[in-house]
Amino acid sequence: MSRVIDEVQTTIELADWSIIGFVVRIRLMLKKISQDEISKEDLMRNLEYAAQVLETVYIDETRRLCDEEDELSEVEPDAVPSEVRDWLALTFTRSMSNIKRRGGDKPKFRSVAHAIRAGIMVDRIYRRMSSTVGLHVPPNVLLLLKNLDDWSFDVFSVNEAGDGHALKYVGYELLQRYDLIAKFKINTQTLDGFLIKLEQGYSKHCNPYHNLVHAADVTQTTHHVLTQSGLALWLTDLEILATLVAAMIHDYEHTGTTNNFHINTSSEVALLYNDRAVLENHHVSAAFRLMKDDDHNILTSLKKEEYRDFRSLVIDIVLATDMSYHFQQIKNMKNLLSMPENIDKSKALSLIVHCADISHPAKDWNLHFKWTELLIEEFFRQATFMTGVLLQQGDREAEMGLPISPLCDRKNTMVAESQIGFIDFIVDPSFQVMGDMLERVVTPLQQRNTISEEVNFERADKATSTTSLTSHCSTPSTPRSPDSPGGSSLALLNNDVTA
Ligand SMILES: Nc1nc2c(ncn2[C@@H]2O[C@@H]3COP(=O)(O)O[C@H]3[C@H]2O)c(=O)[nH]1
Ligand SMILES: [Mg+2]
Ligand SMILES: [Zn+2]
Repeated sequence: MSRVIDEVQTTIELADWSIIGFVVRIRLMLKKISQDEISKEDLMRNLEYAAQVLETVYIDETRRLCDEEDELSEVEPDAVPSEVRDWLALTFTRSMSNIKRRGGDKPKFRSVAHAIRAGIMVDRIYRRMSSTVGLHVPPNVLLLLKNLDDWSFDVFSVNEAGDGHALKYVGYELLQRYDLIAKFKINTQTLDGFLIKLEQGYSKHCNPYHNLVHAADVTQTTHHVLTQSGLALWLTDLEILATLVAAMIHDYEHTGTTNNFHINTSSEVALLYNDRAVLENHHVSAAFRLMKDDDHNILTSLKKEEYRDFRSLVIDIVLATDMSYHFQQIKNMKNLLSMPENIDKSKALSLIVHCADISHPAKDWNLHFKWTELLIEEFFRQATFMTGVLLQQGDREAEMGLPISPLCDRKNTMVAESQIGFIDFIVDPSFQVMGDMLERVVTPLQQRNTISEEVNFERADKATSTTSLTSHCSTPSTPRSPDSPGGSSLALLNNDVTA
């Protein structure tokens, strides 16, 4: 009998000191037993009650510990110095903080492990909170962002619902989905500031086409290709971050005029960049200048080499959006594909962003029609760098005695014919080559995965089977790479790239 009561006492002590009333009752019983003042019925009734209370406490406690177990399973208590262990045990375990330790007893390993886990959980919660504070996404925008993986995602609706902030919401949502905000410890307020500044830069010249909606569109399309093809599996987190940021900034502070216009008018930027990839050099240079500013620097956690690699990839991708490089780029990629060597990542990613940049003719008719109207409108009107006066590029060219650029002459433009030419000679061949490139890169990954899955299947190793995807994105369509840190299965790969 006394052994049972002892056990009950011990369990209560470990379970929860707040059930003090219950303990008083047990103590009373103990006293009565020692004085032979308790009947067998009374004792049984009290023990029954005690069992019920303990059951409830046990279930609650186990559930709490299991939750922590799931959340914090990778913590290694041994890696923590004993002083820190003590402090954590005192600060974060319920039992250790409320119950005085018996004379010089060391905290039990389990308690310390839970304490450390709790400490890490608090840190994670804090980090999660600090990275979500400051960016409110309106509910109707959230609803539209559910379609973010779609080929014909309606970016115009997001812009409308988001009060003209399509780039901010799409950019933020994508970085969040790939978990890049946490991985690169990006402060949300800095990210918010950076995205707002990008939007302001895109709005500087009030362009009908080259504005923040186009930037959001190209970023979302890039994401679609990366994930739906499975190419994201081939990339590191840093490469994904660089590709998405490159897409976001690829037309930053676009003047609404072509490179040729800049060159022909000897504009400031044409002089600065010696007539080579004039606008593209400006987009990438101005964006990096922006990121040097503390309030907009989303790259603070990058190590020196990481920053160097990131910068190099972003520069490559943005400079490759220069349309005068288009035929060379396609030819280079075709050559690469005809050789057995591995495909260069920078070239592959540049081609994807370039294709995303000219992708609207491959999307739903309504979207394509809208983009075409906006582009034609932009070709017709122009705010110049030189005078700041709002004039049409074609009109201004005529006024300056320059040859009028193709498509900029209001009187002579044949929209349908020129669009067919653009689709047949530019868009279609680009997508063909991108499809070949994706197949070349993704197929070996798929094959490798099939083999490893067969091995897994033979071993009946369910833990790493096809259903246990650790994803770069939270969506099921976005598996992650075994080559990248924490990568896993490739089973959900498909080649549904260009719709
Ligand atoms: N003619 C034509 N050009 C386009 C169309 N869509 C995009 N472009 C061009 O392709 C370029 C890709 O890079 P930019 O976005 O800087 O500028 C874009 C336009 O100049 C289109 O539908 N028709
Ligand atoms: Mg451009
Ligand atoms: Zn563009």
